[in-house]
Amino acid sequence: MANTMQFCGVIPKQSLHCPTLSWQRLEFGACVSSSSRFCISVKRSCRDRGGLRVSCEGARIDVIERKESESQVLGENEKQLTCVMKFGGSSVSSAERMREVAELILSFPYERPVIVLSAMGKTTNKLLLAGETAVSCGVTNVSCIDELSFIQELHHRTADELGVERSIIEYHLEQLEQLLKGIAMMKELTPRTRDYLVSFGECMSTRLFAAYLNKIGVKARQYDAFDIGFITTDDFTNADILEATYPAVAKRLHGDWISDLAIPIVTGFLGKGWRSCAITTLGRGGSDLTATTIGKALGLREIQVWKDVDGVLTCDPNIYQRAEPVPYLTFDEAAELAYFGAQVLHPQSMRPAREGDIPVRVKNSYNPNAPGTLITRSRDMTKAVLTSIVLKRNVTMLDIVSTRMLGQFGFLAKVFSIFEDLGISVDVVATSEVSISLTLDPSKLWSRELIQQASYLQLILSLVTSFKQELDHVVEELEKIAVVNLLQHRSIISLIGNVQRSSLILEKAFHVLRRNGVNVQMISQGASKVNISLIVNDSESEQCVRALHAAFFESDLSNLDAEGSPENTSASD
Ligand SMILES: Nc1ncnc2c1ncn2[C@@H]1O[C@H](COP(=O)(O)OP(=O)(O)O)[C@@H](O)[C@H]1O
Ligand SMILES: N[C@@H](CC(=O)OP(=O)(O)O)C(=O)O
Repeated sequence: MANTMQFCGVIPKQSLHCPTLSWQRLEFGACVSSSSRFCISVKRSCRDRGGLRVSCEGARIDVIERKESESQVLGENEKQLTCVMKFGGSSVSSAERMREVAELILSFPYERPVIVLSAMGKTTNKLLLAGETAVSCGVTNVSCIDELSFIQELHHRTADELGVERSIIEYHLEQLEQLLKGIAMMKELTPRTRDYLVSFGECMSTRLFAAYLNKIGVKARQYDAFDIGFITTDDFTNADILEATYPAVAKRLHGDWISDLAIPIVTGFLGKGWRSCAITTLGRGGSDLTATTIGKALGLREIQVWKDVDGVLTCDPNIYQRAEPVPYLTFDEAAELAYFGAQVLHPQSMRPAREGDIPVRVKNSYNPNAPGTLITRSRDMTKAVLTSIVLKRNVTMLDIVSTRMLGQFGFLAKVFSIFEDLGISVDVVATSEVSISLTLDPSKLWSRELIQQASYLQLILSLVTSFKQELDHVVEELEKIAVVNLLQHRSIISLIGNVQRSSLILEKAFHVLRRNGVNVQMISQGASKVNISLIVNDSESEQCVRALHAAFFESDLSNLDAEGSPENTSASD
């Protein structure tokens, strides 16, 4: 009943004896009442006739007095927020992009979305670099830090071009400069300060965007995630969201929405440590996780993550330009893909979506008509072989060999307790009677992207040094119980797909790798049954991905089923 409003209420005790309720001044579509409750749907045309009243013989009950606010005249269903739309840094990198994103949101008039935004463009990286520079540049030179000037200029220009007041972000820009002076004074940048530092990016992008929506007549309200119930562990730079977040966020966002219909614009990536009460971050790319957390908290119909690519692709387009969008994925496939290094999704982001069984749609904000990727609990796997190829570079592999392992119990437990004690996470594991091979998670190095950029030498050196120290420590501990061989500069190539067809996948993959002269150093098939991992040298890894992509996605797999491996399987871009 599109043209009706619904009202529900409690009938006061003194009226319970009424044999019938009589409805005055209303044209109503349907009425349901029990001894103490009623529910009516009223034709919309009634809404202009003043207060709505329900009366019965004994008493007159004011059900609802008409107020001017639109929220009062919408039906219950119309009051619900429907979806979450997350826009990453690439989607909101300039005033022009913000305008396009606003248009995009308004092009879905039937949606009542919660919007999650990341920092503009590369602001997070710039903030980190500004912090690193501040450590050694001296307090008097802070105002001249290039990255600070860049951030000030970008946000001022964006405010001007959007036609909103600079004052919206001025306080944050001043605070940012103060913080950098503090870092310069202390000559140190702790993880806690680092999180506070990067939070300025999301705090400013959301304020600018909300102000712009309000300026064009679309009511919007800005929220800092750390103020609305995003409660996390105190693991600065990589915090986990705690359960208490879900009811707290739902209460705040839903409560505000029903009392005043303003589109919520929420900072991605940020939370509040439950002990420290300080600002935390959810790990790089963490706004995806903010979006899925809100989706689960509010039980929304869909979570949309808007990127700068046509969805999740068959491999990283930076490695191979012929990568194609994957139309459907399961939560398990997407989680595995993200965990094994596909930058397109945050590794933890699928968890809330899977728990809430809420579909996630990955779309391109630069090309909204492209269908994107739909991620759901299950999908038709009958025709699926390989879904995507993921590369994780710069991985360290350990071969741990002990003849004492033969027939012994507890050896594996001893090895893994060493990793537990040192707080190091292990990615891929394979064991034989006398040896364990495993790879270590390189994500301890805070930002892969920063590490790849040689100009950020100082930051790289400090990260690499701390990682090396950790490795030395691991080897020292393991050598007490076994012979340890440390192999660096390795890559994990993860083949995500239908592991029910693992023999076919392996046959084809090994055929391709042999033709390319690549020797696989370790292989593992995860219990999740969607991933086969191969370890190769870093120097060969990109060539392997291109060749595998050509073989699996650019040649006809049906002839492989029938007659073995196809001939033309090597690829170049
Ligand atoms: N398998 C993949 N599918 C899609 N994009 C990928 C994949 N692997 C790596 N990427 C990279 O991820 C980028 C999108 O992720 P991200 O930078 O986090 O987006 P945003 O900042 O918009 O959230 C793409 O531009 C692409 O270069
Ligand atoms: N701004 C943060 C959080 C984030 O999610 O960013 P993006 O959505 O642009 O990947 C980062 O750069 O890590």
